[in-house]
Amino acid sequence: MNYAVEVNHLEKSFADFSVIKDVSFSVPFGKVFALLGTNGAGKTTIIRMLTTLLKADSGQIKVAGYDSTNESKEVRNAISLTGQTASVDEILTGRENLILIGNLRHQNEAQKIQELLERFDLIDAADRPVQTYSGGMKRKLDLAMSLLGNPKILFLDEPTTGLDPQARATMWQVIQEIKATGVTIFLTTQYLEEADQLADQVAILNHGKIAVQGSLAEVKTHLPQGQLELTFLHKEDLQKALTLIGGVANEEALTLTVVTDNQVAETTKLLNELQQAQIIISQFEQKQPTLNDVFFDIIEKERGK
Ligand SMILES: Nc1ncnc2c1ncn2[C@@H]1O[C@H](COP(=O)(O)OP(=O)(O)OP(=O)(O)O)[C@@H](O)[C@H]1O
Repeated sequence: MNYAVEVNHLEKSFADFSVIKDVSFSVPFGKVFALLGTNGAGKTTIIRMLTTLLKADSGQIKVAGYDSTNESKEVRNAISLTGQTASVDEILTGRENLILIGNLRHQNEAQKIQELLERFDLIDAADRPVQTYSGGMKRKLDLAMSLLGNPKILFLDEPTTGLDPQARATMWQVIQEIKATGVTIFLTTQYLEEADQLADQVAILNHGKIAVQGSLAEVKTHLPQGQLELTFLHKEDLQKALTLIGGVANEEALTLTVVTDNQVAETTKLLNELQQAQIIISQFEQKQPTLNDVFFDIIEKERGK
């Protein structure tokens, strides 16, 4: 299979500080891949190597089928990179920024620029200096600029860091729209929610190594336990249920959360026990482990080593 990004046994040290240790992964064309990790895990270092800005010490990187060392020019023609801070010119207007990048990319079609401004909902602000834009608008403009060269693969290094929840939600929508056009997206993030919202595939980077990778569903099975959340109408029922089956009670919300193996048989058994003891529940919900649970589980296990 021909992958958009293929990394094998990648290693990188700064002086004698080993940052990336034997990292391998691959990203199919047209998918969104999220590289997750805490501060300093090595995400930006990996993105810089993938986008030819930094040389690896050893290992192989192929981007859009090209070798990043011997065919770096071809790699650069196939990709676009948007960094953690928007690289827009504050003095120029949004439209002027797009024209500037269009000139550099030999893609200066007024029509295409107009389309991008419309698509990113920047038409009303298009002819205002960028210094009057909000943080979210600057990020959107930056993303629009990176699409001018029609990249096959878009690298986004922490695209929503520092944005408020509303601007973050807008960015997620924009990224989904870009994905729908067939562009492969490689993003790094510290936000598990972001990976949950956007990614088809994730890899969790911890201390320079991939701790777990796969589809979201696969990564979640790393933590096989599920949770059953029961809600009661009366505090007495909650207390009786707590005595009978254990779990974590929330008296204010009148809920009891019980860890299960996520199988129907165990859930049915628990519900039967409650019914036989004449404990009334108003509702129940089987909850899947979140990416958050997986992430912290991995980090805790590593710490315990
Ligand atoms: N040029 C450099 N020289 C020395 N150390 C570096 C260099 N670049 C990165 N590092 C170190 O490598 C480690 C990984 O940094 P990197 O920026 O890749 O992490 P990150 O996962 O992107 O973190 P963040 O989420 O904070 O951006 C850090 O400890 C950082 O200090």
